[in-house]
Amino acid sequence: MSYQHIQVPSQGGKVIVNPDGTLQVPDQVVIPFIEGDGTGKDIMPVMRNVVDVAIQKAYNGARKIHWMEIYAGQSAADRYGQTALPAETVQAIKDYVVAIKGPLTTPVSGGIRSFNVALRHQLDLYVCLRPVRYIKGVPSPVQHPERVDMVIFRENEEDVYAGIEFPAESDQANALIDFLQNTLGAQDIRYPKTSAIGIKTASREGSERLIRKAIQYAIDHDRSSVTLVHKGNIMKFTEGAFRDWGYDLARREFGAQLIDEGPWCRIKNPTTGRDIVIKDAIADAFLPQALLRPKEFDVIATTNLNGDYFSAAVAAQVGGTGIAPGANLSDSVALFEVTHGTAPKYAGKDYVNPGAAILSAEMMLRHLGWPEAADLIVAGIEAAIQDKVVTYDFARRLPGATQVSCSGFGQEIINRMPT
Ligand SMILES: NC(=O)C1=CN([C@@H]2O[C@H](COP(=O)(O)OP(=O)(O)OC[C@H]3O[C@@H](n4cnc5c(N)ncnc54)[C@H](OP(=O)(O)O)[C@@H]3O)[C@@H](O)[C@H]2O)C=CC1
Ligand SMILES: O=C(O)CCC(=O)C(=O)O
Ligand SMILES: [Mg+2]
Repeated sequence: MSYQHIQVPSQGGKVIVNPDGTLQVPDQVVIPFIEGDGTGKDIMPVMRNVVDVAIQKAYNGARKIHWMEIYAGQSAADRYGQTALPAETVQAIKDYVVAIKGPLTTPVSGGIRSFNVALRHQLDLYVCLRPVRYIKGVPSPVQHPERVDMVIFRENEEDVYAGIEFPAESDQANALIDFLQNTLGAQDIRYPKTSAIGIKTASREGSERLIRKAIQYAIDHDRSSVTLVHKGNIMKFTEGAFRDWGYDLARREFGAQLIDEGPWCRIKNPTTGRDIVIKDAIADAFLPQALLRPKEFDVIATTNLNGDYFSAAVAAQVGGTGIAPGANLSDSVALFEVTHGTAPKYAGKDYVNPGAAILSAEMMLRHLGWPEAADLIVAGIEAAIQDKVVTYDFARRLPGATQVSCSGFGQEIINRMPT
């Protein structure tokens, strides 16, 4: 396979997906990465360095990642002209199956649509998986951050997030408003002459496949509940249907039994025999409860926009998005990705926390079946934080901390990896 601008490393092979969905991972593996815009250029080299050292320490040279840079955002515009999400970038992720990316800039209001969202759509990465858990010693605004241990499954392709919208006073918006009012009888558009229109989609197939993954994750990881979070009292046929499809799926495919009169239900974990409760919460009740009684939430399954907000808000209880990792998953491809954005005011200053990128890579190592290297990374991060050697975001809330740079934090993690 040859590409226009992507240089394939001279050594290393591809991850291959077996017919049963498991992965064959060569010991010398090529992993594509997108550096990202803004602070992506600060955090991603630090992430690669930490990962390389962890793999070297864990496998003593028997395993190695051969990094292959692929381009999106500014790095693509520099090489491919106007095409900031080149087709060969998407193709390379398909070809190599497992990849990792830094954040990419999306302007507000006009301008280009999100390349982050475009990658999710073009690769059918329908699960956005964002685990939120406490690392001992991280400064937190809450009294018991150790009670936070949630795994958010966010639907990644539908909802208003898909960006089907038309500007106010455009021909398209006018035509749609006319259709809504005169054909469908929608009488509640407050200012029809000056309204922009956005479309919210929610499908049964899209909701079910996301909720199926969340329930299966709860079974595989012996978790105690899956909460379907929605705003179904107001958006009945989109958010409300997400909830109903979730309960139907739990009963139909996982044999869930109603608790009392329902709709809450429970599944017996076939491996551990423990109960997994399937329940739901309305979004504006979920957020304060997640803050006040986080132990009540374990695995969360939710719609796209909700999941975007929740994953950032819940992360704030355990240190903020600077340390919040994530993954975008299809049935075959995995694209690991930080939860935060490009933080442009800090770009190029070797300043921000590389923790989110490093923990995204830690998730990637587990996905590849290299848990020993992942464990070394976690041990290094935990030790650096407990020694209060941290980047600015933690230092400003941690009395007695020693503040280090982005690359400095990477080095402190490496220094503390067990031998
Ligand atoms: N998946 C992606 O690629 C994403 C891309 N984006 C894009 O990023 C751009 C900027 O978005 P913006 O809304 O400013 O959000 P950002 O997440 O980029 O930044 C918001 C704030 O979060 C904190 N923060 C972000 N990254 C770190 C880090 N690594 N370490 C410590 N703190 C951090 C900083 O807080 P403080 O000021 O308190 O120091 C920062 O000012 C936009 O174009 C947006 O579309 C946004 C989210 C995801
Ligand atoms: O695509 C973007 O610019 C923002 C995406 C985002 O905030 C997210 O997925 O969490
Ligand atoms: Mg976000």
